[in-house]
Amino acid sequence: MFSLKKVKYKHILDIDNLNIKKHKVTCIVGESGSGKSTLLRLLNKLISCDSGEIYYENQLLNTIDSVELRRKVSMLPQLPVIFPGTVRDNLLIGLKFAEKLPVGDEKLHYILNLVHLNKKLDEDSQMLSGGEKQRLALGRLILLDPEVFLLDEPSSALDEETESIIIEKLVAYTKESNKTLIMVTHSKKVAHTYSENIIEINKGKVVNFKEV
Ligand SMILES: Nc1ncnc2c1ncn2[C@@H]1O[C@H](COP(=O)(O)OP(=O)(O)OP(=O)(O)O)[C@@H](O)[C@H]1O
Repeated sequence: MFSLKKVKYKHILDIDNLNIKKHKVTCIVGESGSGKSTLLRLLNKLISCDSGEIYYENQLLNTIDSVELRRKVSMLPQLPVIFPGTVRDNLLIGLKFAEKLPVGDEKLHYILNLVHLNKKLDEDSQMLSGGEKQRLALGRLILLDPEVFLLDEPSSALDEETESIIIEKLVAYTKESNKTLIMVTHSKKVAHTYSENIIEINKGKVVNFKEV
C-alpha cells in the first residue's frame, strides 16, 4: 500500500526501504522525538521528503493531488482540533469540509458508540475532557470513511482500560470494513496486542520491522 524507498527528510528521517501493508493494522513505535509523527505527516503529504520516493498503491505520492490523497488517507493529529459547537457539529463538520452529505443522528450515535464516547449529540464540545475530545475527533475521522487511517497516538489521553476498549473496537471496525490502520503508539501493550506489523523507529531510522 505504502512503499518508501531511500526517503530522507531534513535530519529527522532516513528510511532506506519500508513497506506498509494494505488491510493490516500497523503500529509505529519508538522513543519520543524519533520521527514517528514526521513519518505519518509524510504519508499524508503534509510535508514532502527531500529525497527518495514514496508510493501509495504504486503511484508516486508527488503525482497524487493532496486533496484526493487525503480523501483516501486521513490523519488524526496528536492534538486534535475541536471546533466551537456541539458534539453533533463537530462530527458533521468533517463531512462538510469534505463536501460530503451529512448523516442522521442514528449514524452519529453509532459513531459515538464506536469511539466509546457516552455523550449527547447536543452537548457542548468545549466541556469535554481531553480524552473525550480526542475520541470525538476520531469519530469525525471515521465518518469520513477513508481507506487508510493514520492515527497519531489516538489513545494518549486515555486510561488503560478505556484505551483497550477503544483500540479493540477500532481494530474490529477496520477489519470489518476492510480498512488499513497505521497508528503511532507509546503503548507496548497496544502494539503487541493489536498490531499485525510493528515498525520501530530510532533516531529517524527503521531499526525493526516485525510481523506479529
Ligand atoms: N518541521 C520541523 N523542523 C525541524 N525539526 C522538526 C520539524 N518537525 C519535527 N522536528 C523534530 O524532529 C524530531 C522528530 O519529531 P516527531 O514529532 O516526528 O517525533 P515523534 O517520534 O513523533 O515524537 P513524540 O513521540 O514525542 O510525539 C524532533 O526532534 C522534532 O523536534
